[in-house]
Amino acid sequence: MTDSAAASPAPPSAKAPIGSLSTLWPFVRRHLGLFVAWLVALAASSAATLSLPPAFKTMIDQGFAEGGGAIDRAFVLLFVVAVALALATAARFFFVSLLGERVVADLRQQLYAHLIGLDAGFHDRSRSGELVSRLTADAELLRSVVGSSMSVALRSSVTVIGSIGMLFVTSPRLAAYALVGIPLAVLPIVIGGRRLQKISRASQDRVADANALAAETLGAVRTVQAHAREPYERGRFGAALKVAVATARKRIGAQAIVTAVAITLVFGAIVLVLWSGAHDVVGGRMSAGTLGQFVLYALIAGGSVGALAEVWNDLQRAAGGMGRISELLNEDNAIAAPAQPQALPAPVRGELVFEDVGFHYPQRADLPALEHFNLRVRPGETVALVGPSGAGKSTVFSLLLRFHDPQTGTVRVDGMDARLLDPAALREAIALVPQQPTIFAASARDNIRYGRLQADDAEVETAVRAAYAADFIDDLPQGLDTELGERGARLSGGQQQRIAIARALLKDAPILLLDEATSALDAQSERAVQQALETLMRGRTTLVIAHRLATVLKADRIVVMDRGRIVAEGTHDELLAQGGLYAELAKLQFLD
Ligand SMILES: Nc1ncnc2c1ncn2[C@@H]1O[C@H](COP(=O)(O)OP(=O)(O)OP(=O)(O)O)[C@@H](O)[C@H]1O
Repeated sequence: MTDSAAASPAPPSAKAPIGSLSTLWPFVRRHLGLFVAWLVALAASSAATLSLPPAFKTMIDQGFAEGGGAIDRAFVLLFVVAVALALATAARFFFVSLLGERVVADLRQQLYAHLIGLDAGFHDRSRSGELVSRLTADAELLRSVVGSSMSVALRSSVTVIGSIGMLFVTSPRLAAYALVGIPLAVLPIVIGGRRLQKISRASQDRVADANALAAETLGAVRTVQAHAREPYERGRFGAALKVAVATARKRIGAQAIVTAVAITLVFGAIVLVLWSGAHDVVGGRMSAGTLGQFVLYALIAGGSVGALAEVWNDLQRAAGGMGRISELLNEDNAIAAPAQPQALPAPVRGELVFEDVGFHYPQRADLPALEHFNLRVRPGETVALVGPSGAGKSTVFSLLLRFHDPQTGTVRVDGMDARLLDPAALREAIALVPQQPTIFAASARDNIRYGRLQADDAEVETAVRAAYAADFIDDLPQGLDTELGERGARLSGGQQQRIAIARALLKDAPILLLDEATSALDAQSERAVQQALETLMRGRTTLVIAHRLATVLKADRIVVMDRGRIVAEGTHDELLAQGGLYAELAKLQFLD
């Protein structure tokens, strides 16, 4: 295992040989028209390039010898070839650049679509900064490959092969000399390339590390500032960048050496050959034009080998990126819809049953989050879950939402095993109001409409009023159209909760999962949130992780959890009378 793999939570295990670029082909094939147009333009521009030297030879040998009209004709020919070359090159550039953009957009789209649907287990073990880096940095690398390097590689290969062929046509003896030089040049490129590939992957990993760090800390800027840890975080980011640059320096250095060696060898060989050719011309064994033509072909071949050396490295870097993107694309979704998902009854009644459920989180095999967990919630009933931190209350929600599947036992909704349902259909039947609601960087209206995208303005306004959010939303500068800023930075905790409640009201799902906020609200917000919640819970099956006495008192039943098990059940008074954990919790949490 390389040190790069050790540092990241999801080690990119497989090596990415240059062949992993072939996984790009399905994306290229979708734009076959562009691809073919590019190949045609490529053929035309290569042909034009290769026909320049003979035009040059004609100019020297015939033009200079015959003078006047012949010179004019030779120059007209040269100009026509140059114009053809220009047009073909422009067309080639156009088609292949557009192809690059389209392919990378498709790739990004597919990767994003895949990632956003992957199960909670995957997202628990990945850093979102790394995923974003796959979507941006690696995809960017591939854009440069498809949009230019791939083109340069193919064009250079064609011109190398074509010009070597023409070298033999021009002068077999000199060409044979040249052929000794070119493989000599290719060898170090291949050897250097192997090493480069390894270094390049490490270099990209280090960049991803720095990105992940920045994403995490910028995302938690309040926490950082509250601890006055800006200097510490600046230092950490600076150190991560330093490592990234040091790793990149290795790559750049290696690449520079490979390029220098390649060019020296190729042009060294050409100079030697020319020296021999010059003697042939002086000795009258070859015309000056033929030597000119040979020189041009040799320059074209040499230049193309140099270009190949450079893009070969780019291709290697991109292969590393594509390798990692492929790994992500091949990541299986642990929570997928069965081939023939069963449908929930319409309308959903909202009966929830946990049958002897046992569950541990993937990374915590030793620690059961739920054990022999049995719970039946009748349609329309409100059940409060209480228990100490880590008792498994949130886990109950995760299993209902099918973020995870239990290892033993069954979760049923309206009598149906949750595993037999399409997760999307199941989640449509559930509204979740989390402790810390997510507020997107969008308008208040769009944030609320996230609950049901088709809802019209009147429905949004009804939900806003029912969630007791109208007063503060009216006070915002543009009312419902006010941009809320990333993660709702411009709203108080109680206001964010009411936005989330309005969202859930709009969703109007038969089952409600409510994770009551623990953070203390001022009395006025508290009352508004409480009233909003009462509206929301009416007529729905509600499971609430309760932290407030008011909520517990209103519940039909209280379930006391500890270490993944249910330890007591009943009403507030019954449980208080029993003493035990509930009485303790009540004393600590509610009664003061
Ligand atoms: N994503 C996760 N990966 C691994 N372990 C987890 C994960 N989420 C929770 N756990 C563990 O599972 C157990 C139950 O956690 P859970 O979040 O369900 O408790 P809780 O009762 O909701 O606690 P709290 O009131 O503090 O939110 C805990 O021991 C916790 O450490």
